Amino acid sequence: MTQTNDKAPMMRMNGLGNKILVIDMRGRQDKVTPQAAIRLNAHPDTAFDQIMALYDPRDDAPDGWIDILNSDGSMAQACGNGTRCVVDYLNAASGQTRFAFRTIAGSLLAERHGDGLISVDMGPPEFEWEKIPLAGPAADTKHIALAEPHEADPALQRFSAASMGNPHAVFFVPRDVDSYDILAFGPRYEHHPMFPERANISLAQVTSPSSLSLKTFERGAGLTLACGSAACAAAVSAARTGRTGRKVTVYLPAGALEIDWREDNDHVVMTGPAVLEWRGAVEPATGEWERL
Ligand SMILES: N[C@@H](CCC[C@H](N)C(=O)O)C(=O)O
Repeated sequence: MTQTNDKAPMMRMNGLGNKILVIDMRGRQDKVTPQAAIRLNAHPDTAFDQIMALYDPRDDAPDGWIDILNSDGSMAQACGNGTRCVVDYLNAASGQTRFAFRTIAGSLLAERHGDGLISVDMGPPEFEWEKIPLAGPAADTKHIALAEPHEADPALQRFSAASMGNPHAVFFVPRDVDSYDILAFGPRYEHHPMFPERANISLAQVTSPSSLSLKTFERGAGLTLACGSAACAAAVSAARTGRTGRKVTVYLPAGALEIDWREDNDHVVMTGPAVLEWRGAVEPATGEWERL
């Protein structure tokens, strides 16, 4: 199949189970539209959790500006698993190992290591209620009682809130995360009035002072197999509530992410894999696509 001139390269990638489409928009004037995202998500071969649309480098983004689109067409401020996919794509083309990108939430530094794993510096977490954001003041965002909880289980009535550029609510649960029906309450919690910009809803079970398992109902994407920024939010929430140290392994259905909340600069560094599944091309306005 031949790529037509108006289509942009599109890579189907896998960020530890997070379904990612990297669309290379460098050298173009147009944008990936929400309509294109919704059309791509409607087809089983291109259904995705996030699109990472890579635009031209600028002074403050030497390796490119990244727009992140959720599968419902909304924009996200951060996507850790998708950022690793962009790094893997660029590294395969040029051999470059260190990258500096920018998103609507700020700069993102990343590095591909010799073993193929990729680290992304997700920046410092934010815990102030206005910055997460929550709808109203919360004196202590470590422990927040959910107003009008949708579940009777006390573990599903209290959460820790954090922003990793995007909003997260982490519910620490005493049992295996798979023993909870997150699909039953995740959509309602995502849209709860306490979260004016909606929120990514995670269940976290602490399994040791240096490990936890995680399940996330993502804002704008629903239940996913992995969410890198949620892994960071869960790790910092576990550390600041005294449940773990600042370095943890976060276990997800498709593997593990290493999270290091650094003492020296307060940044959260996430390390994990990224895999290319296939290459294609897409027309960014309409979402018309082909596999190459
Ligand atoms: N899967 C991503 C997070 C994507 C963004 C999220 N759904 C949002 O809208 O905030 C990750 O790996 O971080």
